[in-house]
Amino acid sequence: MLATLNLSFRYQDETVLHDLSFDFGAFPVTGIVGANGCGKSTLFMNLNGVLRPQQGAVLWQGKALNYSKAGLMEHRQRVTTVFQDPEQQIFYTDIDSDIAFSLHNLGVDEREIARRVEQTIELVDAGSFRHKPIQYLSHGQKKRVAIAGALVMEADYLLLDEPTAGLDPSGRQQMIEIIARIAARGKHVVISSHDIDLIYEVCDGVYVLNGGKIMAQGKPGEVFRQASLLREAGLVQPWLVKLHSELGFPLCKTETQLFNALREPKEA
Ligand SMILES: Nc1ncnc2c1ncn2[C@@H]1O[C@H](COP(=O)(O)OP(=O)(O)OP(=O)(O)O)[C@@H](O)[C@H]1O
Repeated sequence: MLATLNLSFRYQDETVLHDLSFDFGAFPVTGIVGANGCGKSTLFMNLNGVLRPQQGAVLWQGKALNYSKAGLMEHRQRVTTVFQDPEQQIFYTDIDSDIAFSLHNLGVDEREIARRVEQTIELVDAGSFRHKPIQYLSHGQKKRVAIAGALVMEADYLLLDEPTAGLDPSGRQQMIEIIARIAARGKHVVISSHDIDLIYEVCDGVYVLNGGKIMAQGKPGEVFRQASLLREAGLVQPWLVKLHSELGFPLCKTETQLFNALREPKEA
């Protein structure tokens, strides 16, 4: 289980994360929302051990993270991160080699590598462009290759930083399906995003960060109903929650659910 306990982090003399305790094991998919500069990326870099908190700790199964080279290597097999910009994580020109890169580094058996690459390509729907050179892929396709490169590690936790940034509506929808598929395989996903509608739709639990502090936490439907709290954090309500709060529409998780709920009385 991935968690933090009273974690504080500062860059030089500016404290950007204040006394944060998260339990990322509580929900299959956890969302972190907050305005620009509230500390989301810094938090992710603490969670994967790139940065080390000056106070408090990142916990794995209740134990503080071990920052030795071997400790971090072990941690990154349990917690993998996909950054916002896929270019940061793509090293090869062909997809299969790129996805297999970390497994080769770990000395995993070739047959096992082939099995895992096959499985992750299927999971992220990359089959149709698998044989294209990576430099010819679209941004959304590169994002899926970067996710496959993380999933191939079969880590328990996947941290996704802005998974829908730069995606068109169908790419965004595909990303929603990929996240659901990953969660259905029993993995935990932590998503940081400005896409409040995405967080509302795919997350089972959310944390609202404001100025590096946890301002609210809980189930998305409950947290996002608090319009004034969201405004204070520099956020807006997801459109489905707004329809519920302002116009009394049924509170639905997805557009399809809402349309079905609105059609039902007429069909009866
Ligand atoms: N390397 C750094 N050195 C000093 N300050 C930094 C550094 N990186 C980030 N900061 C500061 O830390 C604070 C949190 O930044 P961070 O990038 O974690 O926020 P964020 O929530 O991810 O923002 P965004 O939504 O814009 O991506 C900001 O005030 C930022 O200016």
